[in-house]
Amino acid sequence: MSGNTFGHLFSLTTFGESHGPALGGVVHGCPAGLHLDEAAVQQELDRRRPGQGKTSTPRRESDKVQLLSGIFEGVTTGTPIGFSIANENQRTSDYEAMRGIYRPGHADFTYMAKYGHRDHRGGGRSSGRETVSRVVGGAIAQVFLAQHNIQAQAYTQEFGGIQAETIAPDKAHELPYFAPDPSVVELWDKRVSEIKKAGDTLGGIVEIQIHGVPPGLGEPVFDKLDARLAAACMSVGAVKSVEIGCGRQAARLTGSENNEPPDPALTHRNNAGGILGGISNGAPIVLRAAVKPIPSIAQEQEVATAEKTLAPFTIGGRHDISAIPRIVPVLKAMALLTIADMLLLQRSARSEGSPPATV
Ligand SMILES: Cc1cc2nc3c(=O)[nH]c(=O)nc-3n(C[C@H](O)[C@H](O)[C@H](O)COP(=O)(O)O)c2cc1C
Ligand SMILES: C=C(O[C@@H]1CC(C(=O)O)=C[C@@H](OP(=O)(O)O)[C@H]1O)C(=O)O
Repeated sequence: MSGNTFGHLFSLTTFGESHGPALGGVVHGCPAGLHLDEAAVQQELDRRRPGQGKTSTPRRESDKVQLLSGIFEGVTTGTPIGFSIANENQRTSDYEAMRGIYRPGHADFTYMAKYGHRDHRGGGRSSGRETVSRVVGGAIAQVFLAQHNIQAQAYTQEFGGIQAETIAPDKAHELPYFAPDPSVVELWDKRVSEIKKAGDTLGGIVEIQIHGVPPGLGEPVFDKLDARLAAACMSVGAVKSVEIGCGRQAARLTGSENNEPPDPALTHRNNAGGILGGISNGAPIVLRAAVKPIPSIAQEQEVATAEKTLAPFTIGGRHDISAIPRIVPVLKAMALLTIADMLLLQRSARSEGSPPATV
């Protein structure tokens, strides 16, 4: 698989840089006959769109998607679905002074180390803006999965070290998009104001829940469902760890505390997060992604230069205070793309007419 393509049977290829003319992608493998509502795709994009909210970069983009192929009279034709999103508000002058410096925490140095030539404007392809195409791919996967009664929700579970209450998987229908609890949001807003004043940035944790996944999805060894979901989320810039179910906490449990019977009624804690042996067990799939603080801070820092020196430098321009909450729809999209792919892989794993799995 090339570095620009995600998935095997239901796949997404993306292209584009943050300061080029456009970004976009191609979805392969989406079956024919699905009603693809452009407005629903746009709704997901609007959740990620920059220029709105207290933590967001002030860069204003309309992020209007143009669907280019694979859809006729609002219905998928089974052919590749191509799409593009224009860049409308680049301010390339912000990056002129950064041609020869490598921002700490960003991918400037590693892109140079890999390619020896890079588009330094806005981080080029390493920009968080690249995630716009993933949201379109996820919205298309969402339509396909809805036919199979599979849905995903994602929300901010922790921001700037302040936790919101975790939502129980059986309460998922009450799940709001970004934040479960208005009183916690007030604390979050206060933290943003403080950190902005200090010229600093914040990270957080996003929880993703996927409901309706039948037992049996996931390949037994390398393409385990948990491995694929983790890779999908880790492929998003700024994501530093992914845990499934009770995750890291499992290391501190005893076997008797950790074990649970197959339990579609969800009376147990779902320590396994809906996956055992790399294969879904029919319980909701629950995963969490930890997101680091935005590297481009407004404080003066010591930066490495192309001349192999260190120099004090203050990064200017328009940056997010946090990738949260804009990263929430991106992570949901990556989870949906993964499940869509695993569903198609599973179809090729069983003979026609073999009985469905039951718990
Ligand atoms: C939605 C989103 C928005 C982001 N916004 C910014 C930003 O405004 N400024 C910045 O320096 N990094 C931003 N980042 C983070 C960088 O893109 C990311 O740290 C960089 O690509 C390096 O990758 P790594 O952190 O995974 O090592 C953003 C990431 C995402 C996903
Ligand atoms: C534009 C978006 O986010 C950008 C992500 C980003 C980065 O370094 O990741 C840096 C900033 O880019 P610029 O300096 O060009 O404004 C953000 O605005 C977007 O998400 O659509």
